Amino acid sequence: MSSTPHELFSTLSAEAVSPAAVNAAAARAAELRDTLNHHAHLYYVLDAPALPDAEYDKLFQELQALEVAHPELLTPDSPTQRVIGQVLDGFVPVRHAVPMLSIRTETDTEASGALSFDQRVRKQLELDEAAAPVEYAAELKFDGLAINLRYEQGLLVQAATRGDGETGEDVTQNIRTVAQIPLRLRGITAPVLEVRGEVYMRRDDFEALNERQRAANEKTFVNPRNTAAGAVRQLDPALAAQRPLSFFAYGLGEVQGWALPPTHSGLLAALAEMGLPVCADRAVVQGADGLVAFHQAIGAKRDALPFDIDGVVYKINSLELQQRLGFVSREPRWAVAHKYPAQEQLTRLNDIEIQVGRTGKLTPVAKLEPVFVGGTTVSNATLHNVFELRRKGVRIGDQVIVRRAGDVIPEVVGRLAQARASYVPNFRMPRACPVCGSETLRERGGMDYRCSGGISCPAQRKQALLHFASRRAVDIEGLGDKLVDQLVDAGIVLSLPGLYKLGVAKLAALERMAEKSAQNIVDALEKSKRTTLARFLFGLGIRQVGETTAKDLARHFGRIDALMDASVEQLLLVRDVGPIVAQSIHTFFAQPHNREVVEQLRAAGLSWDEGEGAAAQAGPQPLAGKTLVLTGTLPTLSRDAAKDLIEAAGGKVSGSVSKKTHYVVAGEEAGSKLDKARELGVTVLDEAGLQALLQASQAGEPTRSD
Ligand SMILES: NC(=O)c1ccc[n+]([C@@H]2O[C@H](COP(=O)([O-])OP(=O)(O)OC[C@H]3O[C@@H](n4cnc5c(N)ncnc54)[C@H](O)[C@@H]3O)[C@@H](O)[C@H]2O)c1
Ligand SMILES: [Zn+2]
Repeated sequence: MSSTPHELFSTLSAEAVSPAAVNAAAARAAELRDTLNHHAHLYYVLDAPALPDAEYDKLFQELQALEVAHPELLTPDSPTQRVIGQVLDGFVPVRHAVPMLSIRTETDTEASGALSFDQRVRKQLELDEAAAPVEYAAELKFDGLAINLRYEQGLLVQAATRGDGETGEDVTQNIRTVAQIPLRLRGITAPVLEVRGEVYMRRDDFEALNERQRAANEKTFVNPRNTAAGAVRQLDPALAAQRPLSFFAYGLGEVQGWALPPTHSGLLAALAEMGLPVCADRAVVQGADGLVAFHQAIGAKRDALPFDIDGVVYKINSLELQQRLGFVSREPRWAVAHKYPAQEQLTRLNDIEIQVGRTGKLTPVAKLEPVFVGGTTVSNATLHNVFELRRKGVRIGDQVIVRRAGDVIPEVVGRLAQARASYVPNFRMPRACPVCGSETLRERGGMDYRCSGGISCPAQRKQALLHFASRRAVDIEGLGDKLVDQLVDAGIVLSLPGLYKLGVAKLAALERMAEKSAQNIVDALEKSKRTTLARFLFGLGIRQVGETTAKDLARHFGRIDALMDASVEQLLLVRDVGPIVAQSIHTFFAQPHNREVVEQLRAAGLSWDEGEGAAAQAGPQPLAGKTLVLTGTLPTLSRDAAKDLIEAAGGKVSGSVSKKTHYVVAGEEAGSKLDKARELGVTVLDEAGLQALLQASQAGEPTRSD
């Protein structure tokens, strides 16, 4: 059978390449290059990405795959071939003595990412099966911004961004505000030592920054990476200084007059010696197995890290071998980044529901098309408050970006900028609580709406019970939302003490509750009775009192009665308790029904060890808020001893007398301070008078007030 050339061509093309397919590939490659360049500009130059990284990476890999299949489509300006970035107007360009490159990424989050890197390395080093495993330095891939720090004679003379890898931006002024970056290296006088590392923002610093933004009804930041990058590339160093930034060193640029250690791990140790922050989560491992183990170990603790990472980095440990392998276009051959599941993903916002919290706060919650993000499947995410929701312009039906990093609850950080098919109205807060129908109110100037129903609102009651029963409070095992729903809906439990009236019979009468499970709950209730004061206080759900504050309160007061009777002033003496927290605690215990709850719980058998708290041990601190001035020589007490006693009683010792001075304690040869005190009519005491004041305080008597 003969075939025409045309037929031959088309049969072949089924396997190989038809002109149409080549054209389609070329068009797609061009489209991808455009899209990637656009998003890279938003990301690297403007620090304002419009796509989650995972989406960008997908497109990037699609282009890479096309270029591998059709090498003729590869252009030198393809984003796969160069480091993207450029110098922003307003910054002085800095030419890097040694280019700042990218790192090849293994997106396969399974072990195979490590295996294929090791295989490549062994092939490039021409190692056969029998050869010993390659030694690697494994470290974290910090999600921040690469910085080159140039030290001359040990002094920081310049800091620059990566830019396009060849030329970056001079950001020395901003970098000088990063407290962790030493302005002078310890023990280094080399003419030139360029240190490379990542400037990043810790998660807690980022959350606190956003809390402040939210409280001020200002725009919140999307993620720590972009916030850090934006702060470093901020033209006003004063603004940059307000953003708390951190730093980790991980490599070198140009070096003159300093002998390199033989290994990367040795280099990191040397950098740490110089006073540079180097992350402790690093290891030297042997071969692919070592890499896999490191990847898994870090993956398991990723959520608990105080900062975002998007993967780990493997580097050949020997610097000599690194040199032998060298570079390809935009990346070294001796290093690879092995990623973890992305912490930001795109999904659809299906609906917005209102959740009523323990304190009645109404939170808009995003109901999402389930999406795998930060290592778990997420279908709910917080939208914080209606003002923030409006500012982000998020509406039902939108493609939204969901972020889940660490233990922070997943949140919707923004929407994908794209036209809506049809008009969708803005979300409004309901006028009535969706659970109890009570009116919803917003505190003046506040961002939050609250249900005004108080504990008559079943939602608040349920949350209060769940909170009390939670693991970090009194820990009632098995008392979960389903059971609490049943108990509250059936009107069986109306308040915390009501829990302890539950018996097996009552519980077993509930739907889907076997006798055995009922007994387990009763046992758990019994067990929860023996608790600690801190857990009990935390469990009460006093507004503003988290676990840490509860512990501080327990330590300070020792006994619950002392706490319940404490004045705002006394509460203010507790470590880290400010006016808002103190007021909230005081208001809580000023309400008879809250005291009643405490009494009933005690009557039900809840108990904990009580002791004299730090406050009692140090005296009841009745000199709180009092300013004293010491002058002259006291008969028995040294100046320091007197000061210690006064401070232990909560007083303050000042160096000069003013109208604000409460007492002047005068001894022999008292000078002008005594005259001044008389002039101003300030009470003057001798040592005996001071002792009496301190003693009176210890007996718990109120001090004279002036
Ligand atoms: N969302 C978007 O629109 C968008 C656009 C462009 C790029 N991106 C993201 O940017 C990333 C690609 O960036 P890239 O190619 O510039 O580089 P990269 O971030 O993948 O890798 C190189 C960088 O890693 C950093 N790094 C962190 N820890 C390190 C360590 N221990 N050792 C060495 N380097 C370390 C350095 O800053 C270095 O510049 C991808 O995650 C991509 O998703 C996103
Ligand atoms: Zn309500």
